[in-house]
Amino acid sequence: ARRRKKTGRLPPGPKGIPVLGNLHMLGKNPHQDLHRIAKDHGPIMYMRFGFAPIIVVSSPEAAELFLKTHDLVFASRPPLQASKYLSWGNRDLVFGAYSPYWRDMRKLFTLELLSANKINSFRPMRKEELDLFVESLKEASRIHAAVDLSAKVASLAVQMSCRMVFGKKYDDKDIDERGFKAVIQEAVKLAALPNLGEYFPFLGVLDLQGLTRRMKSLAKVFDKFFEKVMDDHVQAGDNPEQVKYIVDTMMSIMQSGECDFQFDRRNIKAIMLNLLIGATDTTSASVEWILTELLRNPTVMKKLQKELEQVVGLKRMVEESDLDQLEYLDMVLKETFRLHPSGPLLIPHYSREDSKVNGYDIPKGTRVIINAYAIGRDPNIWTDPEMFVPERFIGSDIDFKGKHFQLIPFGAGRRGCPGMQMGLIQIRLIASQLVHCFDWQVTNELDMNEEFGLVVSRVNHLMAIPTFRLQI
Ligand code: HEM
Repeated sequence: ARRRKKTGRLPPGPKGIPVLGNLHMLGKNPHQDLHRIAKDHGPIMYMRFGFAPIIVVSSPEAAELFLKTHDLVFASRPPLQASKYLSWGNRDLVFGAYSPYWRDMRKLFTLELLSANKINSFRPMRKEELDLFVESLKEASRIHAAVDLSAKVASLAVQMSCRMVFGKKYDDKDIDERGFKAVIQEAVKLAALPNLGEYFPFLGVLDLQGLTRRMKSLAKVFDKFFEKVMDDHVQAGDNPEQVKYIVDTMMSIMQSGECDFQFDRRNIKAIMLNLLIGATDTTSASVEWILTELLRNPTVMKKLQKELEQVVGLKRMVEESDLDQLEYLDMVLKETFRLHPSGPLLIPHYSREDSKVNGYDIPKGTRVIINAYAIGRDPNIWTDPEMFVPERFIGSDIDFKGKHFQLIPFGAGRRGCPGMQMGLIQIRLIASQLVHCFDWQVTNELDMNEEFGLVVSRVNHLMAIPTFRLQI
């Protein structure tokens, strides 16, 4: 009875079993499992993973309570193993607990690293990379060869991120024999896999899954490479003509000594990793899902190509300045984010103090999982939620920028994605270019199997034959 008093009135949830709690209820795709379980227990659901208390949020109204009304209470992150080993001593932004340091870093991100001016200054770089990408697809078009679109888009996203962060291209072998894409994906995977050490503190030291070992070795790989990037920067010296890439900006902040908080090479390494991980997989997974849905829905594809013909015309490629006029593209994007938010469970939040939400008592130290995937498929909000119908957004003011809790692929509030503008430009640019420059013929079965991670991508790669359609 004493214990009950202490925990107060918790939200409803499925009964757990001893020790494991509810962990046994999760399979390979936790976002889908949690969606199903919430149908029986409601939009604010209590569970336990091992000894860790969890709240799962599955409706727009509930998401608004956690990300807006009580945002300040839930603006922290749980202590994740991944962040312990991959944050150079808790210096990162993504997994860092809510603290004065986190606030300073967040300010640095929005004002210096990802400001509208900065994003614009990378425009020529994006164009160069995109031109190369389209050239290689034209080559496939000439010989009528199928391309692995998933792999192609992923490596384009890697190139763009690398150039944005490091200021120049590095060879795959500069980081590791596995190459950038594989190394980044390993980091994303390690961050998302349920790590038993987090839920059963006494298991932590045993590292039964071997995750800690993998993280430590990955941390070494990144550390060595980032040191090289910074050394290269020092050697090259400042070039006033050149665009200031992220590494340049951060090195000058460090050298100026004018930062309000201690800022050294460790901070720079932590941020580089955040940006690399934040910008790469999210972009490529989103483009991959857009193309998947367009190929499954040929009338939507035709309609989008028609819009591109009208706005851009068949005599040239899409330019960034065209993007704002592409209204149908915007609806396609929303519809894709609704069904396939690239981070279906966002990134876990964590309560900083005891609180009362919707009449429930939520103790300090509770993990909060926002199921954006479930919200996007909620039949109380969306008619025919499983169908891909971009037209549902005609005349609707719903967008995905964190004000409408029906659609929150970027989260919302204090912890919402600071890279949204950057991500949107890349996604809209790559997706529209693929659709504008080519017709596509699918060569494998278009299944919709999802591979869970912090970012959810297709299990099976998207294979298709491009046919160049511009008249240039
Ligand atoms: C399709 C593109 C993207 C999507 C869907 C996306 C989604 C998200 C989501 C869901 C979160 C967590 C929100 C929460 O916890 O409530 C997040 C956080 C974050 N994203 Fe993105 N993101 C994208 C692109 C980017 C890009 C391009 C960057 C950087 C260049 C970036 C950097 C970050 C960072 C640093 C955080 C952590 C913020 C914090 O904890 O304070 N993201 N993103």
